[in-house]
Amino acid sequence: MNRKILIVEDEFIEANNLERILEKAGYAVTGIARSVVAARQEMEKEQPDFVLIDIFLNGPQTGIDLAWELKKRNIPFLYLSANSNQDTLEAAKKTGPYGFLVKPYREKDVLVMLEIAVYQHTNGREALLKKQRMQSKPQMEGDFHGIFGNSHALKQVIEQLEIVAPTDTSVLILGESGTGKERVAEVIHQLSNRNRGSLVKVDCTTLPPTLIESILFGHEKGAFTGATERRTGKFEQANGGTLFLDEIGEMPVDMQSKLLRAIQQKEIERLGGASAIKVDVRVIAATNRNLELEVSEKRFRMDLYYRLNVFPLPMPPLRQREGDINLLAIHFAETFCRRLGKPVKTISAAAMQSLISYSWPGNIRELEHVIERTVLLSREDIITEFPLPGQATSTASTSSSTLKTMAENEREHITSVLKNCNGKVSGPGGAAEILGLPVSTLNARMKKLGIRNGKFFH
Ligand SMILES: Nc1ncnc2c1ncn2[C@@H]1O[C@H](COP(=O)(O)OP(=O)(O)OP(=O)(O)O)[C@@H](O)[C@H]1O
Repeated sequence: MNRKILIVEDEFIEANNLERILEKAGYAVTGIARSVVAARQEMEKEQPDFVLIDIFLNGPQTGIDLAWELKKRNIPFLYLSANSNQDTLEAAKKTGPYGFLVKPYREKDVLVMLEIAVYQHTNGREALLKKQRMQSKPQMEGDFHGIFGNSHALKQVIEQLEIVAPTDTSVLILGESGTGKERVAEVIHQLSNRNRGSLVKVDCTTLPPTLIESILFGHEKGAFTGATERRTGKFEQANGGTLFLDEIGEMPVDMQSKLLRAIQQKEIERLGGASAIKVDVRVIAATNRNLELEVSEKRFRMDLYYRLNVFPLPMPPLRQREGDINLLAIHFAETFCRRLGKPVKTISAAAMQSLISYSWPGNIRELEHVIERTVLLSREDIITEFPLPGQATSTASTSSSTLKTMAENEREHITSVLKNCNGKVSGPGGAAEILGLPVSTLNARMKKLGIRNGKFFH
């Protein structure tokens, strides 16, 4: 069935261009309206299935005014606008659009966003939510490719993830630290048809400023002092696969334009290289910052933000994932018991309640650490208490009732694992294995946290 689309846009060339894109893709454009008044008339005449709205139009009313009317009438819409200051974005968001694309956009971005929006609308966001509520009898499996959880908030994430994974669209995963952003990126890659290629991860917080360009784009031999060998960059390594840019908000502004160019033109130049190299890479980025705020304060380029934000995927904090703390706690307890070769432990109702009542500022990562540490130290078959900040506990070295920082928690946790392993970091039964970390990562964390291992040797 040809979907009927109304374009509400006052720029003649823009509107015609959009009409051409849509018709080529098989949509039927019912008309082009240049003002809210004209849009109303078009809607009476043609009853469009979908409306694409620019924000600033001819006449006193804006696209946002029109959006409120569409929302009331349950007609789905997307914004396509050149205006993207914080206030406009906030106002637009409140109207519940199916998407927001900033000009200039690529043809493909409009079509993918429209396809996703049509899918979501025809499957009925509300109907889907209702269906999920009806299925709310506890399903202990709650495991979607290693993403554990049964909460309504997580199911919404999974639903979005399933829609976007098989496309080539850029995804921007948003959320507090430890909410599972990296895990989600892995699953998107796994479920995409790029899964035979590599998922190459770049943690933007650890990129040394002078080497960023070389790390991302590579360099030729002799490109700079110390460049004794040719090196391929992350973009080339991800060719045919996915590039995961973690903590993208940390990327220095001067690198952002180079990054944007590489993503948009799908080609890179190695430092000291003479020609451009084509790369076929899907980009997934993640951040725990409010990028809209970063854009408004000029710390993040707006064009890059919109290039990455084609499909935003917000990760809910653990405290908003009702029901998941329970499920994750059991999952982690089983995992660590297995890893440590201990019989599976159960968690008492009171101990579970203490986990549920806690606010988890460090989200799943913090929960994982707490359970791991408890499993490691407990000798009973049942866990009756957890060392949570702000709670008196009998577990060694956590009797402080003051709130600890994440770093303090992490230092204590690694220290206790090291003690248990008599200082053994690598190899079977070593701390790295128990913590599920590569040895190099554990060494780096120990260095950063000032943990000297020598003191654990006897
Ligand atoms: N749904 C989940 N089920 C089970 N384990 C999970 C889930 N989500 C995350 N984890 C685990 O929690 C830890 C933190 O997740 P992850 O590293 O993906 O978070 P993040 O949001 O990327 O964190 P940061 O912002 O600090 O990089 C990891 O050990 C991950 O394996």
